[in-house]
Amino acid sequence: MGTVSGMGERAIIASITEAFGSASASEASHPKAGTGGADGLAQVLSRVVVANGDDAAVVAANARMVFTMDTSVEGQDFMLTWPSGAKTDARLLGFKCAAQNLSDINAMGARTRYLLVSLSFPGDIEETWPAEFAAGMRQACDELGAPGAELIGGDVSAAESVAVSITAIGELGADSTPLVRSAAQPGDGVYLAGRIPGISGTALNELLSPQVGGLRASEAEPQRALAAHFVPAPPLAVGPALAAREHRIASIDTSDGVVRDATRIAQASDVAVALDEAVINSFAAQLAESWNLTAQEARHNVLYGGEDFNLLFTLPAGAEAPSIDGVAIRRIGTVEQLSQPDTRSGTEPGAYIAGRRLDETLGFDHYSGV
Ligand SMILES: Nc1ncnc2c1ncn2[C@@H]1O[C@H](COP(=O)(O)OP(=O)(O)OP(=O)(O)O)[C@@H](O)[C@H]1O
Ligand SMILES: Cc1ncc(C[n+]2csc(CCOP(=O)(O)O)c2C)c(N)n1
Ligand SMILES: [Mg+2]
Repeated sequence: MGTVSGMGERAIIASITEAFGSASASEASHPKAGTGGADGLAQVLSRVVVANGDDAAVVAANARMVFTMDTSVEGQDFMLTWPSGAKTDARLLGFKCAAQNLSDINAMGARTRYLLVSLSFPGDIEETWPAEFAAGMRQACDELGAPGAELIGGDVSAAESVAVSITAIGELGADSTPLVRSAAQPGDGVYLAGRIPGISGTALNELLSPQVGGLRASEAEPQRALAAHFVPAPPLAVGPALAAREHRIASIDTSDGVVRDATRIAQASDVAVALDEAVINSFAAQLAESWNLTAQEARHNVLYGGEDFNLLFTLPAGAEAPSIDGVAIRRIGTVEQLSQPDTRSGTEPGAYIAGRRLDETLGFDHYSGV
């Protein structure tokens, strides 16, 4: 098979836009405002006026639009060939890079409508690589619940290694409130929607474990680790459903680990997030069982493993957690006031378990120096 070298930018871009295709059915076929259900499901308040292919795209909007971007760099955020020997194909990478942007839009309570993607890669990658990457992005949008997302622009450039930067633009429902990190108050319940935390981090550890003659799980099951890490399940129905509620709700997606992201809510809201030890232990037991970890490893990964892209949110006491088909939503703790004699939390905003402050620096940070 040939490489991208000699294809020319024009043909590469055409292969990307063709592979991403146009938005699939559900949302696109209900383009009028107000046609959605109570959670604003099919509500579409903006439209493309000048599509991909010109100097820039033009969108007409009659809504509050939500913007985010995320960059993934080979060696820092993924490897094409892992120390375990597993290989990341373009489709998997496209899926994950799209999913992490869809997750940030979800964490604000919005639905992703538009994507822009900047791709840099060496000339010797296969000519089908950019299109496969775009097909992975499309798959993430369709399977995770953003079927109306359109690719309105991007860029391609050559580089010695692969780097991806995606911008996602979402739309907030007409009667929705953005889900900010600073809205938590003492007494609120803390909830987690999505998979058991720690799955992605556990799979990452497997991918990063060097092959050593023996029987590593990553050798036996590289596909399992690749899927667990590269196919996250951000619960895209939950953010918009929460934002459509009357309640005061804080939310964040768990990209850097439960503790680090809970700490971000705690700091933005000036509160303590007290995690329920029994719930954390039960997550750890399930993770230990399915990934053959020690209890200690499992607990560490539940608390500090990154890139699960679950939704961590608060609800005022008495407010019922939403019930959404196919999504596990569990109460994992309580928001507490800082340094009150009747609570076991400390004086510093942060995440706590049984009165002990959890060290958020154990979560992921590109520049932590470890
Ligand atoms: N280079 C930058 N210039 C301007 N703002 C930035 C830059 N890098 C990050 N930010 C902003 O800093 C804020 C905090 O970033 P943080 O990493 O906590 O959140 P995030 O973008 O949700 O992370 P994640 O991608 O892990 O979900 C975000 O609002 C982000 O847009
Ligand atoms: C090779 C390799 N090394 C380390 C990691 C771990 N990692 C990278 S980015 C990130 C958090 C989210 O990033 P951001 O905050 O930029 O969205 C985590 C936990 C990885 N995936 N691959
Ligand atoms: Mg985020």
